[in-house]
Amino acid sequence: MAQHQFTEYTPENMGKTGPSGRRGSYGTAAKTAKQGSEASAGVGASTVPGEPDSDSDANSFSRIQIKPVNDEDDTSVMITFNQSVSWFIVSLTFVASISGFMFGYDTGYISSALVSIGTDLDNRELTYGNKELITAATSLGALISSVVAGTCADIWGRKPCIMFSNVLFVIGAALQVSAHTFWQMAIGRLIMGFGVGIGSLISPLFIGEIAPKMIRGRLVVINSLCLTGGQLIAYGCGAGLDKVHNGWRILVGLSLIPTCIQFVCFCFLPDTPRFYVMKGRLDKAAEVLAKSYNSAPQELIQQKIIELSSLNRTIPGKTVAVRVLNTIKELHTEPSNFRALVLACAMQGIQQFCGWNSLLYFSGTIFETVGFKNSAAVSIVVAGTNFVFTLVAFFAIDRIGRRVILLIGLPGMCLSLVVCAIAFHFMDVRFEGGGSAVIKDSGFTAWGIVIILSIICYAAFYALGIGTVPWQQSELFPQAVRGVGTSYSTATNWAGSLVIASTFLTMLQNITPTGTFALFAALSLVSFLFIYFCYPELSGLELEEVQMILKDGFNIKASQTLAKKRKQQMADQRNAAHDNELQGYNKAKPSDELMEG
Ligand SMILES: O[C@H]1[C@H](O)[C@@H](O)[C@H](O)[C@@H](O)[C@H]1O
Repeated sequence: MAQHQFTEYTPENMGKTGPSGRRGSYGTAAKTAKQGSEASAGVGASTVPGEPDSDSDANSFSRIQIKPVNDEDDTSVMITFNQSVSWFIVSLTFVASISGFMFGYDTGYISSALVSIGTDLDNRELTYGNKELITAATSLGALISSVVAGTCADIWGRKPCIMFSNVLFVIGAALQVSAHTFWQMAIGRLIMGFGVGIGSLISPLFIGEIAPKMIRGRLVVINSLCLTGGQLIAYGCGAGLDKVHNGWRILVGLSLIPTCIQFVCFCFLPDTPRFYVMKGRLDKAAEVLAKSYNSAPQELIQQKIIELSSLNRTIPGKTVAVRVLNTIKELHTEPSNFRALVLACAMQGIQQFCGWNSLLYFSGTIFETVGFKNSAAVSIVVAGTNFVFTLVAFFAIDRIGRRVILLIGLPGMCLSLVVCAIAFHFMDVRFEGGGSAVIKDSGFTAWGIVIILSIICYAAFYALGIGTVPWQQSELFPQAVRGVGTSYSTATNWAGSLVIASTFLTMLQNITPTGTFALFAALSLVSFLFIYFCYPELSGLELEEVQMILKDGFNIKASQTLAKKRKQQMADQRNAAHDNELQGYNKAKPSDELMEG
C-alpha cells in the first residue's frame, strides 16, 4: 500500500483560481500529491509541469499525466475510496433513476391508452395515422431534446436539466389529461418526449459521475431497472384501467406523481462532484464527496479533488457557441474521443436495430396473430422478462463485466430470433396492409407456442446485455466532451427507435415475419462480431482511466488486464480493512484508502 504525502491544501483555498482562471491554488497541491504517489508507486504516471500555454501559471499549475497502456504497461494511478457506497449515493441514484422510470412509463402506457381513447378525441375514432403520430411524437421529442441536452448539462449542470425535464413532464401530462382534440394530445406527447430525451441522457450520466468505480455499472443499471420497471407497470396499469371510463386519462395522470417527487427531492440534493470540478466550484465538490464517502478522512477528499481538477481540462472558446463547436471538433479529432464516440453510438444503434422495441410495441398484435386471445397478458410476461433479466444484469455487470454479458446476450438473441423466424415460416402467417394478418391454421398451435417462447428468450438475452450496457455510455467519454458525446449516442438511440417502430409493420408486410426476424438475427450476429473486436472491458475502472484504454486502439486485452487488476486490488483492500477491524482499528489511516496501479 502506498504512502501518500499530504499537502498544505486547506478548505479555505478551495475554489480560488489562479491568474489563468484555472485552479492555481491546486497546482502545487496536485503536484505534491502526485509526487507522493509516484515516488512510492514507481510506475510510469508522472506529474508534468503545466504546459507552457499563455494562460497558465507554470509555477503553480501541474497536470497528472496518464499514458496509454498496452498489455504489459499499466501506468494509471488514481485515488480510490475504500468505502464502497453510502446512503447518500444510494439516495442520489434512486432519485436520478426516477427519470428512467418516466422514460419507461411514458413510452409504455401509450399502447393501452390508444385502445381505450376510443372516440374521446374530436368525437371520432383515431385513424391508423393518428395513432402512429401520437406514439411517435414522444420518440421524436426525445430525439430532438437529446441532441441539445448534453451541452445544456455541461453549461447549467446535470441537476437543473433534470429539474427542467420535470417541468416538461408536467406540462406534457397536463395537456394530455385535459385533451379533447387529437392535436392537443399529440403536442402533449411531444412535450413529454422532450422531457424523456433529457432524462434518458442525464440520469445515467449523473449516476455514472457520482458512483464509486467498482459498482458504477450496477448503480447505472438501477436506472435501467426503473426504466424496464416503468414499462412493466405501464402495461399492468394499462390492462387494469382498460375497461374504466376515461381510464387513459388516469394512466397519463399517474405519471405526474414520480416526476413531482423527483423535482422536490432535487431541490434538496446537489449536482455531481465532477460537474462542480468542471465549473471550478471545488469547495462544493469537496462537500458532496465528503457526504458521499462519509468515512473517508478529509485529507483524502481534498486529494481526490486535486486529482479530479488536475485531470479536468476546459475546452477553450470565448463564447458558449465557440466552446460547443470546439468540443464537437475535439470529439471527432482526438482519437480516444472518437473511439469512445464510435463505441457509444454503435452500442445504442445495435440496441435499437436488433428489433426489441418493435416487439415490445407490437407484441400484442403478434401474439393475437399466433392465436393468443389474452395478448395483453402475454405482453406483460414479455415486459416482465425484460425487467427480471435487467435485474440479472444488475448483479452481473460489475462482477462478470460488461463485455462478457454482451457476448453472452447477443448470440442468445440471435438464436432466439432464428427459432422465431423458422416458427413463423411453418405457421405461414402473412401480414397485410393496416396491420391485419392472414394465417393458414387459425387458433392455438405448437408453432405459436414456439414463437412466444422464443420471444421470451429473446427478451431475456436482450435485457441481460444490449438492453442494459449501452446506457453505461457516459463512462466512455472524458469530462470535457462527456455531455456532447452522450448527446450523440442518446440521439442515435432515439433515431433508431423511431426508425424501427415506424418500419416494423411495413417490414412484416413486405419481407414477411420470417424475413424480418431473420434480418434482426443477422444484425445481432454482426453486432456480436463488432463487440468481440471493439468493446473493451470497463468494469472497475475510474472514469478518467477509460481514455487511457482508448488512447491508441480499442485495447481489449489491456482493458481486461486492468479490470482484473482493479478487482483484485479492491478484494485485497476489503481483506485489509477486515483485518484492521479485527485488530481493533476503527479509523482507517488515509494512506490505506489510496490505491494505485
Ligand atoms: O434500455 C432500454 C430498455 O431496453 C427498454 O426496454 C427499451 O424500450 C428502450 O428502448 C431501451 O433503451
